Amino acid sequence: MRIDVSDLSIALPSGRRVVDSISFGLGDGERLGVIGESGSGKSVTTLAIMGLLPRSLRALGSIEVDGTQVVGAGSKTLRGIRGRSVAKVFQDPSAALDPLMRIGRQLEEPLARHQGLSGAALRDGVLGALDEVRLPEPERMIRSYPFEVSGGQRQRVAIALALACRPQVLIADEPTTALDVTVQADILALIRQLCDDRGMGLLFVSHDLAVVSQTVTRGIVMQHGRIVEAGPIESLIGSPTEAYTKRLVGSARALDEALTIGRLP
Ligand SMILES: Nc1ncnc2c1ncn2[C@@H]1O[C@H](COP(=O)(O)OP(=O)(O)OP(=O)(O)O)[C@@H](O)[C@H]1O
Repeated sequence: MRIDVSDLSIALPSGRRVVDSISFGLGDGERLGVIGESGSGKSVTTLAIMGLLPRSLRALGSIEVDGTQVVGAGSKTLRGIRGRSVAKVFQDPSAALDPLMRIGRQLEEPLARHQGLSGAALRDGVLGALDEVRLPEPERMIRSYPFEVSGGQRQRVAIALALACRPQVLIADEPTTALDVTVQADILALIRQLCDDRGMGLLFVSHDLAVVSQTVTRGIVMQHGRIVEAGPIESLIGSPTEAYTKRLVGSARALDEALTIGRLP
């Protein structure tokens, strides 16, 4: 399955463009990073791909998901795309979870709807989903409310929830930013593994080049709503050509070195 974004702009009612004429493609099973500082337009781009832009923002141009045009599509078409073709994991896992519903129940809903499971098969499906995201003590997890598990475990549940629809592409928007460093590394490893196991594509959004470099093979760098550089991730990091990318690489290195020698600049 492919995603093809072509000449996409996203405009405010005033006409100001927060995304300005960007084009990129995501091939079948490919892992692409969308990199850029806060406000560069990364999140609104992923929202547009899922047809989830708020009313105040308007998309212009073309977004084809598996051959279906998303820009201007009706709610029925969009429902078909969301979940089945593309699912999203957010920075804050709590956003994806219902705080008042036990984790097991939350996983049952998409498994029943998308995979037609019920009864014992549904229970096995929930256990399988928790196992796939390497959550220990599945019986306890099923009975827990989101606030009763750790932040890293909550993000694993949110990933399981996204995967329950069997998406062909996972959109992960800063999925580790809210987690501490060791948990971050575990979640990144999990996402990579799941993509490999399922042949699933990944659109990975992050301001953090170090994180992106561990996760994707190709990247696009966004600044002020435009793509300023694109290419294989090793060349973006090893030999960036644009001043903005150089600056991002420089600050990632400075932070890395400061952390290695145990003090921030
Ligand atoms: N609902 C909205 N209404 C108006 N402007 C918006 C809305 N959502 C986002 N914007 C604007 O669009 C621009 C891009 O925002 P976006 O959230 O995509 O940036 P980002 O690169 O994802 O940043 P961050 O990493 O902080 O999430 C910003 O200038 C933002 O203020």
